[in-house]
Amino acid sequence: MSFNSFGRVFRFATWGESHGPALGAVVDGCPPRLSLSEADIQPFLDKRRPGQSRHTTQRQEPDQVRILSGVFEGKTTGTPISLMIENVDQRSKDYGEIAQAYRPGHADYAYDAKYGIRDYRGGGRSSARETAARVAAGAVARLVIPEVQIHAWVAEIGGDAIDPANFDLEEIDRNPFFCPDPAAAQRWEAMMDAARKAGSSLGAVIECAASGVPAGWGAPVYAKLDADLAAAMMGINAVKGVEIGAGFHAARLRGEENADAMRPATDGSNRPDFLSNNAGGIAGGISTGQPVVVRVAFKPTSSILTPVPTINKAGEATDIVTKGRHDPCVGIRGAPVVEAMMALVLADHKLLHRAQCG
Ligand SMILES: Cc1cc2nc3c(=O)[nH]c(=O)nc-3n(C[C@H](O)[C@H](O)[C@H](O)COP(=O)(O)O)c2cc1C
Ligand SMILES: C=C(O[C@@H]1CC(C(=O)O)=C[C@@H](OP(=O)(O)O)[C@H]1O)C(=O)O
Repeated sequence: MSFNSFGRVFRFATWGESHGPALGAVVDGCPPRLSLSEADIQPFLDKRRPGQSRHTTQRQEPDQVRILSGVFEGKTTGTPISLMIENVDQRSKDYGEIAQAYRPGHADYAYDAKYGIRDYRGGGRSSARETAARVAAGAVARLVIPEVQIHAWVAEIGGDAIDPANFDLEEIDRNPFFCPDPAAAQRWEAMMDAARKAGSSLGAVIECAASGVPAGWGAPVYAKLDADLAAAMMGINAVKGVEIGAGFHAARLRGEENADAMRPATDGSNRPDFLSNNAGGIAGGISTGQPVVVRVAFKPTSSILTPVPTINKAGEATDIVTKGRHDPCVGIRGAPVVEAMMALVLADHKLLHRAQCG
């Protein structure tokens, strides 16, 4: 595996910076003869695209994808699939203040400490603009796992959680928050407006469920499905926590409460009916056939208008006020990225399983 790639069989790497001419992904290991065109990818990019509501960054990027290789006459060829998205709204003059001083919470200081050179026009390589390329790669991954349905939604903003009693999956596409609870979406509107007005930002929790995953994907050590999912989700910008199934709550349960009790299937199959899903669909690193469920915590945006104490490149004390175009709650646009990472990991594990077990 290189510094810059992810996956074992279904692999992808991304390239490009937030303020360069373009960015993209190379997907390798995709099986041949799958139907693929830009139209299969674009709807997922349209969901993640910036500038679609006042609750996201105002940077206007059409995020139109082009397939440059790996497809012939509408079918994958089994060779590397190269995907490119042009940057059209860079406006680097917006970023004067971060050229000299480091934004606490963002990658600026650590990036400079590592490389000694930093593209300060926006976040450069550490900007979550890179997640557009992941979403494009994730759309290709979905073709490999047609039996799986993946949905992610915003479950919590600024500590205010959805009410499971109001959960309606169809609501997700009806509001700018990808929120399945219309009452919560209404509350969040006011919370987001207040945070933005105060020059501040809010964190969020995204939940993602993949149903249709058969029992058997994953491995008991190293290629554990839960370990790969955790790495995939932690690799998304601004993610500070990942839970599988009951997650941290499992530590508060007793053995008999946490165990997902089994009964013979009522549908006559030899698969069990599970009476709960605290495991989040994964036991011993291997899928159980239950929905794979992940919760992902996104921190609040670090680029804010509220002054924050920091240092400049010379090591002197200063305060930074970050102008430019920023997401007041990065978690909102994290939902399509979480879905993409789920698809990429599951596609990889399906192919790994097929390689070993047929
Ligand atoms: C979809 C998305 C959009 C983001 N937009 C912003 C943004 O506008 N401003 C910002 O400071 N951080 C934003 N972030 C978070 C930064 O990219 C992230 O904090 C930074 O790369 C440092 O990495 P870390 O938070 O994982 O340590 C965004 C993250 C995601 C997933
Ligand atoms: C452009 C996008 O989001 C960007 C993510 C981001 C960050 O720091 O992560 C900071 C802002 O842009 P810049 O890189 O210019 O500072 C956001 O606008 C996008 O997601 O397409």
